[in-house]
Amino acid sequence: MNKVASVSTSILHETEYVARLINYAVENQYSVAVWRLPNDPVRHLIISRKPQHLKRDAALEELEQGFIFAPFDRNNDTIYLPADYKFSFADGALKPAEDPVEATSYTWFEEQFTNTIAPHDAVKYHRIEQSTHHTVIPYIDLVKKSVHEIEKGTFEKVVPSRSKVIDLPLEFDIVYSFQNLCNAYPNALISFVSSPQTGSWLGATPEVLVSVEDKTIFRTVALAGTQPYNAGIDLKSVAWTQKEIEEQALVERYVISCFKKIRVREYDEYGPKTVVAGNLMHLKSDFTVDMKAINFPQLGSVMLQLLHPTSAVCGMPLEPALDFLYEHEGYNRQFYAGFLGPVNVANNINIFVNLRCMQLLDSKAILYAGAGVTVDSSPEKEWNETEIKFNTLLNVIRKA
Ligand SMILES: C=C(O[C@@H]1C=C(C(=O)O)C=C[C@H]1O)C(=O)O
Repeated sequence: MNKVASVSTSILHETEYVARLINYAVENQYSVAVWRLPNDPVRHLIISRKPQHLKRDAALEELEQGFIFAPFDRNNDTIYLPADYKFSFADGALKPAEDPVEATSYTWFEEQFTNTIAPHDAVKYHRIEQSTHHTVIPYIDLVKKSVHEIEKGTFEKVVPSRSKVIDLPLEFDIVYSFQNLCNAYPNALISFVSSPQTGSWLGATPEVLVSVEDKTIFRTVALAGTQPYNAGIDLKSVAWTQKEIEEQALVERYVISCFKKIRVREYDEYGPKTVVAGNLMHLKSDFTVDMKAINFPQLGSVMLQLLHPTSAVCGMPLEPALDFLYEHEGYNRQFYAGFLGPVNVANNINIFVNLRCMQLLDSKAILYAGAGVTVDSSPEKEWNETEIKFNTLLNVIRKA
């Protein structure tokens, strides 16, 4: 470890670093991403001076380490934040530098913030102009319309969503909210992304879209079906309705159809199993592929392009469901149900679907949630499902 890093490690708490770094990024019109992977004690922060736009077919495997943030709409570019500065934290303190970018970042921090004792300013974040008045049709009507289209045979499943505007609590603080989300949801990706182009987004998503471990193991999941989770429930005894089983099976079929398009047959499938995602439970199947065994080094990028948007957030078949959502949902999902995550950090790619997220505005925030609709859907139940999905963040933010 270099000399200067060890001085501040003994002085500053993680939250003090993170607060100063976010403020530095926002004041300089730079972008910042902070994240914590599921079941990992380490928190990471990167600052990016110049975000780049990636085309849909970009080879993620070839990028320098950074963070990607993509909107729901596939026609809009993915934003890539290369890591100009990078910090990692564990147990409330800065970790010893693990790569050259971290080593130079730690030295830079000491030079930049010589007065390490002074308390940090209130934490700022990038805000983009955003109307909070979404003129949408009532969600219950949207679900009824969805069921009607399914009955007509337009598609088998669709995932209509809605937004909810809340007043942020007066004492809202992004750094503490992030920490609280990490504590509350150990098996979610907790993320905060703030850039002049995208505004600021905070989330706790349970859904892996594409992960590639050590350029060798590819993973994705089929996640769907939702029930509230109460601590102490025995997961083995949880019962699912026919509707939920079918809804998840459709996502599984969708994932398999993507493998088929590229003639990959050598995938392992495990599940579906009941999993806990914060205040909720879902049905999940895991898919893995040994990329070395099939000699497919770019499987991650290729599958990302094929999978997004999956039928967990859009519908099946994809095109008519997407057309329906664009025509009837009545608002722009922006980065909700897009994807996000670190690329090539410690040799891994970890991309998640951007669910259970909110966009931060001045003193307000916009929450987003959707629910999978099949022919057996009850509109009131789907509305209720979106309410409990909002609660994943609300339960933590309101306590903050
Ligand atoms: C669409 C969302 O979640 C997705 C839809 C689910 C469902 O329909 O049961 C469950 C998990 C997610 O794949 C959301 O959280 O907004």
